[in-house]
Amino acid sequence: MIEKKNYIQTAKKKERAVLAAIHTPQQSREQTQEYLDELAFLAETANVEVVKRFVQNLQKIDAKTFLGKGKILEIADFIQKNEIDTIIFDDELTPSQVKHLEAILKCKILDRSLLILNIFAQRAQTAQAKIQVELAQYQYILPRLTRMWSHLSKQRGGVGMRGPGEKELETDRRIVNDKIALLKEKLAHIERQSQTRRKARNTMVRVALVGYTNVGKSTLMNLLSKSNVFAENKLFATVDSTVRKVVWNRVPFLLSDTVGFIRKLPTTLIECFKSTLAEIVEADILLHVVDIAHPSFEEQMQVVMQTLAEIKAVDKKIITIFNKIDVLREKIYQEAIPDEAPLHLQEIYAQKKADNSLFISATKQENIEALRQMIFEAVSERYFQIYPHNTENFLQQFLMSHSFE
Ligand SMILES: Nc1nc2c(ncn2[C@@H]2O[C@H](COP(=O)(O)OP(=O)(O)OP(=O)(O)O)[C@@H](O)[C@H]2O)c(=O)[nH]1
Ligand SMILES: [Mg+2]
Repeated sequence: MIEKKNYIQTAKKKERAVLAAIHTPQQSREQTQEYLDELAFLAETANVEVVKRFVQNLQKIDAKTFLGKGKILEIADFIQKNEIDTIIFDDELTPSQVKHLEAILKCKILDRSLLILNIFAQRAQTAQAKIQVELAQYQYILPRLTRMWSHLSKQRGGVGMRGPGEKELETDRRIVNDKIALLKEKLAHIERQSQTRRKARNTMVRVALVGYTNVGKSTLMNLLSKSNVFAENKLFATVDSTVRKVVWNRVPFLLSDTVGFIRKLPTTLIECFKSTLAEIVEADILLHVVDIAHPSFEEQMQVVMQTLAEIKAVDKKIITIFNKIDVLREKIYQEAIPDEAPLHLQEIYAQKKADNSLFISATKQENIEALRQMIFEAVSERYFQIYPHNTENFLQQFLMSHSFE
């Protein structure tokens, strides 16, 4: 009984972690800091306390231990003295690097991918999302089984374990492969059902909110469709898709909110989330939401565009929504250039306006009417194509309309 009680207490205790990243000739110091900020945010989302960050200047990654020897020993010392449970690396480690690091650091070793997978597992709500995450986890494990086995064999003494060890490794691989096959089958079944559902909606104009994580997609979804989707200041608040029917001036369309993108999103995860991402792939219009106040918003935009290209969803109308204009204004103000602030914003605004974009604040509800107008025009254009016979009626409605419901 006592043991059980202890176990629960330990489980409730917040995990303490250190972060590790490198600064190479290809990656500037500022970039590394930003990546680490994001990694810390990810850790916080997973309910892990970040105690310290370690950065090493490296010309080249150490094939064996990722970081250099001296740095590793410094970290090992810190881990031992400060009761650290976990070290999280910003980059993906090879199975053999994990093995070497484990031997020296003697704590749990995570990389960004595994951390993201953990968050997804915590957040997944629907059966589909849960299966997708489980599938991604097994696919992550598969190439790393060797390490897990060698870890086990060490515990058992290791001597003379080679034969049975390899045999058991094969068994483990088979179990994991069977599990992957089963999960894929389950997903295919769910996908067939969703496809039927999506086909039934094929006659509707479809609009999808896309963007980097934490930019305000769900907040906008709630604003535009009067729904109540979970939104909060954490990464990956949303990992499932939500679709709502919206009717503006009697023109109906479907609006969907879905999982956000992130730098270095594990490819297995993208692959596994294909069905969730289908909402994006099959949409007619994409609303690319950007957090304009984020220091690396441009890089985030690139990541989104790259991911869209990866899932083959770029050949559609894209409206770029620069959100959190209130935060940007505040930042510019704090940097003590208040006079230039509006000018600066207007300048960017004028530049961007030409190519289907808009500056808004979803929480302060700034420029929302203009956004609705822009979305409405895009939806209407598409609606024309689907229902050409409605043109007259529709045009009339369109011209007479000034406000939206
Ligand atoms: N100040 C400010 N905060 C905003 C604005 N829009 C959204 N937020 C906040 O940003 C945070 C993230 O918003 P979400 O709507 O959850 O973002 P998301 O893109 O759905 O995020 P994920 O689902 O995690 O990918 C929340 O705390 C929002 O309240 C805005 O215009 N201004
Ligand atoms: Mg969301």
